Amino acid sequence: MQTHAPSFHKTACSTLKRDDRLQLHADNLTVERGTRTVIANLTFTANAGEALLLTGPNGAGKTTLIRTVAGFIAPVSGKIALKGDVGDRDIAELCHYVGHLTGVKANLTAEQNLAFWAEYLGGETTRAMAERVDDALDAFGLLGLADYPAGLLSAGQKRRLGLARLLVAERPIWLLDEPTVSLDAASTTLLAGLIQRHLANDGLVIAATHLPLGLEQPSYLRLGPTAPTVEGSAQGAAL
Ligand SMILES: Nc1ncnc2c1ncn2[C@@H]1O[C@H](COP(=O)(O)OP(=O)(O)OP(=O)(O)O)[C@@H](O)[C@H]1O
Repeated sequence: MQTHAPSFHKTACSTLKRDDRLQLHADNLTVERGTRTVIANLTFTANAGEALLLTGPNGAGKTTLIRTVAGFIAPVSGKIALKGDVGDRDIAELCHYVGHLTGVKANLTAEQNLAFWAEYLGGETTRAMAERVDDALDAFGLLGLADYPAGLLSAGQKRRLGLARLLVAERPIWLLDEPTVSLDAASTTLLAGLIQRHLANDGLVIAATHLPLGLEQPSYLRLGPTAPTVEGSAQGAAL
């Protein structure tokens, strides 16, 4: 996969014209899993600086929607478009996806795991890879476990390691599927702070969650067996 450091992060927010700011627009999305239509005719917009939280009961389609936005599932109809200062990069090059499975490689140490992600996702950056890895370990309280085999970490430590990849490569779109699962209260607060910082830097976050993440003024898109609750610019139905 070709990777680039997004120019988004190299440009001071205040110098970005309104039209240059990142926007993700999903238009009339219909998505099937197996033989079932899980999402039907869903339209929504997510903007730079905003967190859109996907809520709804088990099976409502939150993971399906996040994986569709990430490009892992092709919608049956409808499309997802990016606007703003993204050049010719597609969403795969602009997003971090942290899913249910932490993506942690058990036979590598915590540090090696992040070095892998830094190299895989990295592209150009103003900071050396080792520095990014150390800073990410530090931010998630994992410096003392840097040389520990990741397979031996606790569930919450593994989750923190999976999330630490958000910090080893700068990408404007964070797609997070139940990011607080297994996290203790302190780690949940820490994650909320990192998300707020990302939003303040004109990042865009879409997160599936059953719990409030402790964010300031998120937008909500509730998926469910009936038409989703519309807040802001979302409309359509998840079946
Ligand atoms: N690979 C698959 N093949 C067929 N059906 C699937 C597949 N993955 C998910 N589904 C179905 O799609 C529907 C939506 O699942 P999804 O995982 O998106 O829900 P969710 O809202 O994230 O649920 P939860 O809150 O339990 O995580 C469910 O009915 C599920 O059974």
